[in-house]
Amino acid sequence: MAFSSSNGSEESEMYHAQIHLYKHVYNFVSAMALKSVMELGIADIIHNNGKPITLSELASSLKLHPSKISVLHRFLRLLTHNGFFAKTKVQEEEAYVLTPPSKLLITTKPTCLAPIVKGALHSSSLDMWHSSKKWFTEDKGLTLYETATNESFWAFLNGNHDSLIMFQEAMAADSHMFKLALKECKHVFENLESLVDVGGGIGGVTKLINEAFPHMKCIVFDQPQVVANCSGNENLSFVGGDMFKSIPSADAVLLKWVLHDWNDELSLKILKNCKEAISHKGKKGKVIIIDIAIDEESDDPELTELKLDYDLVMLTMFNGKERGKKEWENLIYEAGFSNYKITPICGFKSLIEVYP
Ligand SMILES: C[S@@+](CC[C@H](N)C(=O)[O-])C[C@H]1O[C@@H](n2cnc3c(N)ncnc32)[C@H](O)[C@@H]1O
Ligand SMILES: O=C1c2ccc(O)cc2O[C@@H](O)[C@@H]1c1ccc(O)cc1
Repeated sequence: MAFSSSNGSEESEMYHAQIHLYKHVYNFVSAMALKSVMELGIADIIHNNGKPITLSELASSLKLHPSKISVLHRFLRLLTHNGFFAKTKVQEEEAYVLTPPSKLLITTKPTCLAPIVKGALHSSSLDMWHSSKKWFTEDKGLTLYETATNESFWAFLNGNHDSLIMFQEAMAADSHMFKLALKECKHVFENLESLVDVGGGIGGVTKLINEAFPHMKCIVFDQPQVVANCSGNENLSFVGGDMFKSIPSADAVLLKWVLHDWNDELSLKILKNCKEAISHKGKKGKVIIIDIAIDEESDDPELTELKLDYDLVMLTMFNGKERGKKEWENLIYEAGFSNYKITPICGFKSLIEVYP
């Protein structure tokens, strides 16, 4: 938003500033309206309808109380304005269709990101923000999450089976986007006989790699409680362990959305263990990192804002961070690697090939 008005009056500048502030105060409304629409399953209803759906058809499909039809209309008005739905006419009546972002909420599609909306906007992810003043004024070396709840987010997940499942399902959902990216970066995985996906969760990414390269021996390595009920196949196995202690050997180690959960000191420890894991039998393999790389100069401001939002989420939940290109370089060289290559993938992440 431009703050200097054409006539340059102080009042006009103040009015613009006011709009800017209010808009940011109410940013949460779009997020929460999106969450409501996701919980109601509106994308599935419109998708299953097979043609544009009128408000009354949608309300009857949702079995809404008549008093809530106008409420639904107002939710859809905001989300249509924000690009989540589009409007058309069916026999002179207004009807809604899905747009590319709301198609990502269709639960029968593998590309469904509803689990991310559910997890990221769950009260267990949001409530901590009310403790930020306390966090800022203390120096106990705690995350905001720990300040608010007296436990780490990892401990919370480990003590709450439903939340652990919710988190792992969100991670697996995000991984499906990687199927598209795999077409562009197939060469990165070609000629590898084995790969270990460190912090691989319930195997979202590795299952895609296993489909594309069925002869590659793949291990999903994660905490024992995460992989306990996972089953693989001849070339896909699940191993429980601690990446801070040791990592199974392989030609390549994959780290997707792992290093941003940790500060530099702990990320270095993980990377050094990865270097050890790819240096077996005199071989020199590679580490493949999939994470965000902040690039304020080249990225458009909307993309940078998303990356900076993620940086604060990682900071507050885990004491982690999103890194810029120079920060990645420093971390990679400090861990004892000699070369690396960054390629943007999946819209807002990057694939970083790292060589000993
Ligand atoms: C943000 S998730 C990423 C999951 C997966 N790579 C993905 O992108 O879908 C981070 C993962 O690191 C795992 N993790 C945390 N601490 C770990 C440890 N000490 N050893 C192994 N895995 C760990 C978590 O259980 C979680 O599955
Ligand atoms: O999207 C989320 C995310 C993504 C990557 C990561 O390493 C950690 C994450 O934690 C939150 O920021 C957020 C999320 C939180 C809780 C949940 O059940 C799912 C996602």
